[in-house]
Amino acid sequence: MLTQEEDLFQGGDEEGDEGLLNQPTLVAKLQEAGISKSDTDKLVQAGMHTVEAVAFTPKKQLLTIKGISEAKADKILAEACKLIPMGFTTATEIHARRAELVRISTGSTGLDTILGGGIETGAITELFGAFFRTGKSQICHTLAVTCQLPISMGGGEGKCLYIDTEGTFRPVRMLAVAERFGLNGEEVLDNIAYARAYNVDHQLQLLVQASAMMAESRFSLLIVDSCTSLYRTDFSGRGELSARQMHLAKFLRTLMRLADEFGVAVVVTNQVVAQVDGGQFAGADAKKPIGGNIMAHASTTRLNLRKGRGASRVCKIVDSPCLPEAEAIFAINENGIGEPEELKMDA
Ligand SMILES: Nc1ncnc2c1ncn2[C@@H]1O[C@H](COP(=O)(O)OP(=O)(O)OP(=O)(O)O)[C@@H](O)[C@H]1O
Repeated sequence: MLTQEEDLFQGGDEEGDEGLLNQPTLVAKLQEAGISKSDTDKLVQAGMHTVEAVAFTPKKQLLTIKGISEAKADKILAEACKLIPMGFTTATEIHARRAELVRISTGSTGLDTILGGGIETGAITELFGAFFRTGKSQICHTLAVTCQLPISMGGGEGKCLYIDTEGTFRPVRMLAVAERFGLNGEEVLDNIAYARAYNVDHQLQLLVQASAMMAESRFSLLIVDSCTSLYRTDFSGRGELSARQMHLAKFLRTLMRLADEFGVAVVVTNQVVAQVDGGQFAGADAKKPIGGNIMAHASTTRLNLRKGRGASRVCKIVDSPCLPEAEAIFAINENGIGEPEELKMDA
């Protein structure tokens, strides 16, 4: 059995993989640059736990914090920007960084292959399907375990944060996946922070807590299953469409920020609904994922899931900045996402 070091997720001191893991800088670091403790405390209270968070924040937002004057905001931003590189760099540098990007295995070789190795860290991946039971939640359950594996085994060497809006979280499924990978089931469950979200404001508020937790120890994955279901229930009709989209945009912006700040992979699930106007034109796609353009733009990679032959499922990449529109067949097995029987027999 693989033993996990107690402090595996506590920092980036381990040699070798240091460059691969994105280690955020805690906001207290700004004190070394002459920012007072009382001011860094104010930043933390405002939800900014890392220097990255401060550097990414527009000045006008800093000015909304009680006790932060214009002069202080300028100094804080100037010092934060000295610590966090935010200017131009070369394509060579970006190319080298992307070659080292950590990807988290889905448990299925076929799926990992079309994804270029697995779910990308530092980005948002959306799983959606037009039918029920296509495996969205099951993929999330498997990833919550594989993200804890060492990088050399297709993991992200970090904990998982799981936000559940539909009450479908089942730790027993994770125990089965842990056993498959030779991990200690109890430790695996201890490394999954779970919260049930009850409304859209609560769902957004949980991300503030998530940010504080990610500043404390190393997380490699954040799951929101489902990202949009509460938006369907908390907003109704066309009259509320604009308010719904604005709230969803804020939620997705915060997710993107966490992905950038902490280098975590963000996985969100989504449903597909009939479009009100979808059937009007011949050939129009009458069913679309919820969230419209806002969801489409926020997700770096979009994966469409459907049922295949027998118990198998098919995943199609429908939108990605650099992956082709490929398809892979996978199965939902007792021990998580894996290969379908027919493919195992062919091998
Ligand atoms: N222990 C298990 N072994 C094998 N298959 C399982 C197991 N548990 C659940 N499944 C299968 O997983 C499927 C459900 O997948 P999942 O819950 O991920 O779907 P979903 O896409 O999230 O669905 P929905 O949109 O309805 O929420 C079911 O077909 C079920 O048979």
